[in-house]
Amino acid sequence: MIKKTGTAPDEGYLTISNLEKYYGPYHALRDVSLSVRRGEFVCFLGPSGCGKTTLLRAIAGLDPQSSGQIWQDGRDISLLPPARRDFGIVFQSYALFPNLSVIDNVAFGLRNTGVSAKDARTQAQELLAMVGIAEHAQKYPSQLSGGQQQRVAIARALAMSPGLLLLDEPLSALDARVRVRLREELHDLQRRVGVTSIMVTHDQEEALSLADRIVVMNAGRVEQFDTPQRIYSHPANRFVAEFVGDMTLIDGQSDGQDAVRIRQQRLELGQLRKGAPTGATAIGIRPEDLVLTQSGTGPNTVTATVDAVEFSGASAVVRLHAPTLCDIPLRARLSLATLTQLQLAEGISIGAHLLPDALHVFPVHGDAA
Ligand SMILES: Nc1ncnc2c1ncn2[C@@H]1O[C@H](COP(=O)(O)OP(=O)(O)OP(=O)(O)O)[C@@H](O)[C@H]1O
Repeated sequence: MIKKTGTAPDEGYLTISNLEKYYGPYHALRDVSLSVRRGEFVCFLGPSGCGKTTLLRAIAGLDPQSSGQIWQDGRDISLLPPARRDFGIVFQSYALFPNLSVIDNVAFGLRNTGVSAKDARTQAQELLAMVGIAEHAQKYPSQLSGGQQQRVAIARALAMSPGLLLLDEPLSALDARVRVRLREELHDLQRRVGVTSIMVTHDQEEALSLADRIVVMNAGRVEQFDTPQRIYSHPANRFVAEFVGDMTLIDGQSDGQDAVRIRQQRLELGQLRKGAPTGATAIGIRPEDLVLTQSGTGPNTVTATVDAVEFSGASAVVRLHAPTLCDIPLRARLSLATLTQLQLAEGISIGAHLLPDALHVFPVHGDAA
């Protein structure tokens, strides 16, 4: 009998409250609280060792938390063993049964719940069709490619119609092309099935393209939990700003109102950025928000020298430095058309305009405004 320890703190489908995890003296999860909505696709994103898998395993009950609570669909599952929780899981290593055919791998769980062999196989075949590998049903896992094995693992995880789908770096063992294709398929499948899903990844592109919301983690803590767009355009702090996307940070001072200063260079903040914290700050700019112009004058425009031009397919990254911005290496992302128009080459002098609404301002310690 599970002890009820109160009511779910809010209406989330999965609510995690003040979770702590220690491995001996090592503090792996620090006061983690978050709430996932029904049908949502959430990614846990962060650097290696930040606690993503530890959090996922605690949700599954595979490696229970040291303290704190987990609620799923209104039920306190904090102390339940994995078998009494309602989830399907897909591991990085697929973990298929090597001695069972593909269809029997998927039908296995159903058979264990008393579904007849015929019905289990029919349902398994439907699931295999859904993940696009119906024609491989009779093969064994060793006869499949990595991408196909991962599809079987996903079908198997969905077989019991779980309330929650947990995915632990499911795509990381695949090569880049298969990975992108399977990512798109996973996105479509999740939307079609509508199952609440949580995926661990250290690949920001994967998280940005798949998730409804992303939990950015660092050293056992949640740094930000928000939509991909918000995380990219309004990173909560310096860690998130540097971890997600590309950003150059320069030390400066903020007047707490409408401008920041980097030594003698004054930079105006746009309407969206007003009310930045006062005092020592880090000023951040993303490469797509640095606009290069022939004229090197005007507000928020500095004179810079081009160090290098790097092509990356449809766009180019120009590396440059500006004496009034402390000669810190800057990056500007341009279309090839703009690059041609500006006739950029190493060593030339150019204007660099820092878009006022795209400047990020972070206090040197603590959170952003
Ligand atoms: N069984 C364990 N015993 C001791 N320490 C552990 C154990 N499992 C994980 N840790 C530690 O807890 C921290 C978080 O590990 P976790 O596997 O959750 O990280 P992660 O964010 O998933 O990293 P990665 O992306 O590298 O898989 C790491 O420092 C790890 O060494």
